[in-house]
Amino acid sequence: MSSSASSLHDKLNQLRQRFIDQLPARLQLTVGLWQQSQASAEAQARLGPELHRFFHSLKGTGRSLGFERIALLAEQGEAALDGQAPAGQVVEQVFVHLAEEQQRLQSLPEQQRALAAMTSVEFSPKPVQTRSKRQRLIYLCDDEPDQVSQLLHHLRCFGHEVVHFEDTDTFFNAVITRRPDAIIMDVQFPQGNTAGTETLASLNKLTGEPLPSIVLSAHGDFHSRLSAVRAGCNGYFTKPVKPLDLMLAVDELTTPSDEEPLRILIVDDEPEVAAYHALLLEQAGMAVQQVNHPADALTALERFSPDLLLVDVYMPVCSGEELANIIRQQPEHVGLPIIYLSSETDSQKQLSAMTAGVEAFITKPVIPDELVSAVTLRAERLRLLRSLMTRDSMTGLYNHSTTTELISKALAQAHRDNTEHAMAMIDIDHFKAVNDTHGHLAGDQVIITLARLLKTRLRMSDIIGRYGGEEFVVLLKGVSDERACELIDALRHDFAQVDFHAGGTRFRCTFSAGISRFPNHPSTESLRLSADQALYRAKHQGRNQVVTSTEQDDDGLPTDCP
Ligand SMILES: Nc1nc2c(ncn2[C@@H]2O[C@H](COP(=O)(O)OP(=O)(O)OP(=O)(O)O)[C@@H](O)[C@H]2O)c(=O)[nH]1
Repeated sequence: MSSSASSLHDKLNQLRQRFIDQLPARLQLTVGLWQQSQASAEAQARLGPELHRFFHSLKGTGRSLGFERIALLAEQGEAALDGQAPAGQVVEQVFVHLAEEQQRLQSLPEQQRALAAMTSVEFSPKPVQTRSKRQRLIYLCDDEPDQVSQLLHHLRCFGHEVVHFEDTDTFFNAVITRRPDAIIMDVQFPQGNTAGTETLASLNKLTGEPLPSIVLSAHGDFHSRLSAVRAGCNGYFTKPVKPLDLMLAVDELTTPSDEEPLRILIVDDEPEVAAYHALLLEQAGMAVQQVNHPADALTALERFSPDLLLVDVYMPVCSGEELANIIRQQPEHVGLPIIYLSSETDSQKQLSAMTAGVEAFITKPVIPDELVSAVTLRAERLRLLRSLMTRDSMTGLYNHSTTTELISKALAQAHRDNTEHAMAMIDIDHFKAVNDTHGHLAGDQVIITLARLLKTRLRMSDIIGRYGGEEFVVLLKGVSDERACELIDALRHDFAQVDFHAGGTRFRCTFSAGISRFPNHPSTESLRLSADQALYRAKHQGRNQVVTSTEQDDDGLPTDCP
């Protein structure tokens, strides 16, 4: 079993243990209620729902945690209360059997309990998707000095760590020692015309796990391409290679999804069941928050902003259906996917529950993989919709309104935390001339490249937005304006070294930037205005430079970046 799977089982066993430990107290309480309920018809009517709830939730939790006998006994108790059997005798027997079962489980050695858990709850362990850094480790294996220096330059401009190898043997040994995120491999070496692809093929055979790789070849014929495909390569470039195209292909191949883990809110009055479902979803890489009281759901929705809500149908105070209706009354949550969880197997009742605009109904005990895929499918759909509304389609950066909104939120937080931030307004120089000379498509390529450069070089926590046509805004969190100036100036320098190609000509572009500082400018608007003034000055002074707006110069006299 993998370590993540074993840690899931460890956590699951802790949940099971807690459930068994707490069962005697719950039983004692319920037996007390039962005895009170026997005193009169009025007491029976008053306490009946609570007794019913006890059996119902015991059935659900017992089944979810793999205690099938407890679940069956609870089911008998529930049926007796529903009038399907002579209640008195059955319920009392159920209490006795439950107590016996609890004692039996408690007396089992820990390992045996763990074993029982493993057979009752099966799942496919999935790798936890951790957000990786945007900078990637690239191995470049090529013995042509001119090409190598060009490629190294471009790859490093985009912040990648690049290790260069001149021969396939050293490269081979390096991959075995430290796996890169991607490989760029020349095909031809002194020892053979296909030595590069052969090396990749033997590596893949040895490791059993092909690494993302791109091949550079002097030949574009069918057989050369076939040898690359057979070596498991993902890309094929014929020489002379345009470094920017290759760079973008590497980026495409290695950039991890930008997305935060899917955020799931679970509302279930049974803490163990909620914790169990949370464990399964967390194991699949999702961020999960649990709420045990329906009344807390609205606050949690506000604070956690989930991509999906998983609601237990049967809860005291308010049913899952009622909660779904309350949520749907609020315009901002109308599109939020809701999945019901219930031990209800009657399809008519399921259908009626679905009328509250609920997306799906999952029966407890859940099959872990089914739960994960049902949640993933629906939460990702909402993510996609949200992304269409908040992102610029050409660059994938935040659009104007979302950028402003996110910056305002970040500033409100910074006010509370007393932290400093810096804002940079970035504008491509003479962009109209780029379009006019090289065409609109080449212009788009420049915009996309700058967006990618910003994304790969800045931190994931920074807010990066496309503000207008060729204008970008960045909120660099927790950095001084001096540091922001250094960072943006390094980007400016590297962007100016990128070669663009259009219609047989090669050209380069530059940008100008203005920096302002929070809290000197406490609102989004004043921060933007100040950065804009500094940008104006950068343009005015000849472009291709970064100017920062300092405190004493805020009256319109920003200073140049050193
Ligand atoms: N290719 C392309 N061009 C765009 C896009 N959005 C805006 N533009 C063009 O960007 C140009 C911006 O030009 P200006 O604002 O005059 O400024 P500039 O030529 O960059 O000059 P300075 O900013 O003064 O250095 C306009 O010609 C717009 O048509 C886009 O998405 N793609």
